[in-house]
Amino acid sequence: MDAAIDLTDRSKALDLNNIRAQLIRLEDTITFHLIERAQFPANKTIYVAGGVPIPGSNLSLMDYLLREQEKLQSRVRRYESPDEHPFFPDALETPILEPLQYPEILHSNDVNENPAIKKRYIEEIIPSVCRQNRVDRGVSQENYGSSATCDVNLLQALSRRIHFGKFVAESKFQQDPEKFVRLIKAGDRMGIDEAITNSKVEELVLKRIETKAQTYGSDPVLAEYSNKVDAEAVVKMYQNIIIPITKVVEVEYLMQRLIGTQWQ
Ligand SMILES: O=C(O)C(=O)C[C@]1(C(=O)O)C=C[C@@H](O)C=C1
Repeated sequence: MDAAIDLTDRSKALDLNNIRAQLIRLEDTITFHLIERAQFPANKTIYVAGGVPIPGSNLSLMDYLLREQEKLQSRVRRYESPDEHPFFPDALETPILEPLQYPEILHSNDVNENPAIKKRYIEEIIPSVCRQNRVDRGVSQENYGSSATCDVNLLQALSRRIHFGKFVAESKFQQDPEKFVRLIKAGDRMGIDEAITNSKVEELVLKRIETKAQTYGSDPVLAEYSNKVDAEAVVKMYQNIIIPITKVVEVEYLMQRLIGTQWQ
């Protein structure tokens, strides 16, 4: 039940129960990374290009770390996997490992919502979970490197969670191709959005994430080390950012679903 989703097995990868189990697992990852990030102040400087001087680069410190991380991880095939999407596609290198054979699970598409994820992360998520620092330059406890390291982990987990929407969408498409073909052909994004929405599941996701943020943020022994992350902010992040962008991924994936098929 709790194993990672098997993307080499088409029927398992498109079983909605398996996909939702994976989304639930990623809630844990996201909550723990948020707890890590919330130890440090917002440190806005690390998101500004040139804010922290980097020899030979004019990227922000976070972008620099994210880009270098993606470059490195591309060498061990991270971005060959259909559930992974780079923030810096131009940085990717040829893997040093032999390619894995993934079966065709998803329809070919170029949906990548990472620019929106990163923007909302910096502008909304960070200010909602991290305390603001009054002066964030020259302070010895600035923790720029640690903060940016947490940011990379969080952005990668958020991106993975949100782009799992492609598997959800493919699974839903296969459950009722006729309905989706009609909506897609009509270019009816709102209709597609309605068709992929399951309000009951969304409610459950929000309830569960609130409990997780409260529980994982509490020390089991020492009450004074509790409230490590603002549970309300985590719920809002899911409600206003994660679920809505997951739905954008689902809709945009489906808009490309008929290209090159018998339905086109
Ligand atoms: O589980 C689904 O059916 C999804 O489409 C995923 C998700 C989510 O992001 O959690 C998104 C839309 C649905 O309304 C419910 C949940």
